[in-house]
Amino acid sequence: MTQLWPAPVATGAVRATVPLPGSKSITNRALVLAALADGPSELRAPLRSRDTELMASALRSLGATITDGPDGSWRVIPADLRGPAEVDCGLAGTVMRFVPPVAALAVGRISFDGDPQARKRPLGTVLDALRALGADITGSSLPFEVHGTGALPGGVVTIDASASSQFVSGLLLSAPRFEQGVTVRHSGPPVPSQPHIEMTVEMLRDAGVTVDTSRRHQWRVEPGPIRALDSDIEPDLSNATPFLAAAAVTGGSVTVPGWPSRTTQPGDAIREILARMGADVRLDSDGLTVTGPDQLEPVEIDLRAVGELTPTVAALAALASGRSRLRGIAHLRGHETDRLAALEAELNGLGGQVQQTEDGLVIDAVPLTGGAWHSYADHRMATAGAILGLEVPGVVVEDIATTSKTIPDFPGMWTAMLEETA
Ligand SMILES: O=C(O)C1=C[C@@H](OP(=O)(O)O)[C@@H](O)[C@H](O)C1
Ligand SMILES: C=C(OP(=O)(O)O)C(=O)O
Repeated sequence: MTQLWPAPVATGAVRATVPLPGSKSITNRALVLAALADGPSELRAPLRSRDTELMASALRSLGATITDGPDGSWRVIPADLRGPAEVDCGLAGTVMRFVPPVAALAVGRISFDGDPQARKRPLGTVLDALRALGADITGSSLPFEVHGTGALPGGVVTIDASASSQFVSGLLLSAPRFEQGVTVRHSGPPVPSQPHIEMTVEMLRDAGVTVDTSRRHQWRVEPGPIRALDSDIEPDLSNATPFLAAAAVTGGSVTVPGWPSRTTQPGDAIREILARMGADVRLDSDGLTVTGPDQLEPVEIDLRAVGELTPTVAALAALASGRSRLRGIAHLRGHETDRLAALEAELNGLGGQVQQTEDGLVIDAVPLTGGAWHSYADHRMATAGAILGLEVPGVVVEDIATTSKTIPDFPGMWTAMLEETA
């Protein structure tokens, strides 16, 4: 039975320091690069959650050895890639888009499947691109099969990556191991989540790979060795946003230690968003501290580059004053669930006034009432419900456990934050 979680109400201003586990996006890139590298890698402070455990299992099933090191670190020893193997993608975009190119480098038959909702997520572009680069793949969405021969010619491919930046990232991450590397050209409406592509490029370069990004809408990865990694994974800044939001909506103060002064994580954009909504935002040696105002202001903002922050921003907007407009996020219809429809339905279910537009949401902040908040198997829908519940008595979040996709113990962390306040 799905767990019903009465979201705790804040009895006053939330005041806490909240350390966050590692970044999902960095951890899963690091695992892929380490599995393809020229020697054993050490990943310290990786995220250990459903998405990253699925990535580790997928790479293990293809031959890599991934073992526990001290303090939750991971040691990765690459090996010749081979099937047969069965890859469970769960609902992880990074697994379903980053692992097929790795599988195309293996010998044997590798079958992929995932959660029911994962079968609806856009994927055909990656599989078509891999076919164009020489791979033998049957299917165009989950479930599908890769028939690997142990090598991939690679070369030039043009794709429409407007549905997901992960199409580009997935091809680039394995490309040093393609015989001719890869040149990926994008043709179509704008690519979302640009910082995530910059993260991919930066991590490849850090591993000694040559990447040319000098032409607009084009990425060139030269073939060559991937240097083994010895990395400290940054905390997950997108997962930090519900905790920072707790300070913002209650007029409290929350510090996230270890906030990097420079990062490719899109979650860093929360600093500007919260400042625009009237919060005081300070980044110093203690970390990032957000102090909420008496009343949050509405915001008009293009979130295309940082779409995964939308559920948090929508919750903030619903608790602000006046009308907020969130745009540039049509691609969220292909995320864990159709996030625009889900946010519209759930906020309106609490008495809100929210309307979907072609590429976003218009949110009028009105008094909300308690009620059921459905998660749609979406970790960020669940955490958005928790934010609202701080200020709206009687919000009951269905399936809070779905947060384990990217946070091992969200309910425990949320309760600890509120207990520290008391
Ligand atoms: O590469 C990544 O790690 C991610 C890219 C983004 O995907 P989209 O470009 O599909 O939005 C983001 O939303 C997702 O949470 C993680
Ligand atoms: C879109 C997201 O995840 P995924 O990596 O599964 O695409 C997300 O975490 O908001």
